[in-house]
Amino acid sequence: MGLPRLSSTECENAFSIEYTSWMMDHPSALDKFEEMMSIAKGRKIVIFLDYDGTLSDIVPNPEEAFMTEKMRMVLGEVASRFPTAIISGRKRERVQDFVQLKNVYYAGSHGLDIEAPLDSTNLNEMDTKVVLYQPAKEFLPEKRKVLNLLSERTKCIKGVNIEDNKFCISVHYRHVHTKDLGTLENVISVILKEYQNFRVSTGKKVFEIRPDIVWNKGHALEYFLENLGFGNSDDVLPIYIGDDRTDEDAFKVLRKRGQGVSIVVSATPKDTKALYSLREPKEVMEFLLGIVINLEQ
Ligand SMILES: O=P(O)(O)OC[C@H]1O[C@H](O[C@H]2O[C@H](CO)[C@@H](O)[C@H](O)[C@H]2O)[C@H](O)[C@@H](O)[C@@H]1O
Repeated sequence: MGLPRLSSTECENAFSIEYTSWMMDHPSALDKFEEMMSIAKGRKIVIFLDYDGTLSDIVPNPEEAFMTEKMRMVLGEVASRFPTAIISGRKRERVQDFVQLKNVYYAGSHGLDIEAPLDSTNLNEMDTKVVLYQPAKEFLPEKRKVLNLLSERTKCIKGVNIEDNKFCISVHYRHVHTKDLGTLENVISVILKEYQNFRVSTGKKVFEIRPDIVWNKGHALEYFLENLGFGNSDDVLPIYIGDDRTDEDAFKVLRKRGQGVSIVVSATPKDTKALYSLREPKEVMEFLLGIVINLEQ
């Protein structure tokens, strides 16, 4: 005998109870804004943001994940007051194209391609004083081979979209029929058996393939803090906002440091190491605007 089916209202109520109880553990960063700002007073704020799902809505076509003009304006204001970095799974240059702000630092390929300040004395001269850190450079030739094999062997699977993110590869399956998913997973696992220096993880309707090295968004966050001169600082307050599994590595780093504010962007309950939550990019914008209005540099 199966479980009794819930009506749609009962489903909604059950979901809302689950969400409410999740929110007790991860309260809204907007509701807790004043509390947070009192912790922030007198500290050096550094802002870290993910791109997709945090600064832009999740959309069916990855090429169309544009930021709103409002978000760009608010982000520009934040970045003119506090060091601000975007750490994305995408190719670094692609995120720069989307964001179009010169006063923001960028890291692509899940933190494997970092453009950071050269040293902490030159924070206001971003155009000239940046250093590139690419810990997986030697994997590039192999990555190209993996990319070629993926493109060739997934040709017959309708709906697959492969995005070259320089050091990483995103294999999007949002438009792949469920019946073909097994085939796609099989193609990936056969290729990665041959290229064991690479590993796969999952994101939002995407398989993320990347070099199997111990370096993630959490390491990128620490690298930025170090280069900004806050490596061992007690009075720095990093604020990290992200929506995806890869952002959890950064949340973990903040927990370990016992320092900072971690905010997950999610409208549904999920397992997370973040302390606070925001429902969607629009709320991220409200939160950032609050920082601009309430905090002195
Ligand atoms: O670290 P992020 O900046 O969050 O990047 C993670 C991946 O985001 C993108 O894919 C996701 O967003 C797309 C646009 O909304 C959506 O169509 C896709 O289904 C999502 O998985 C990006 O395209 C990937 O390359 C990034 O790795």
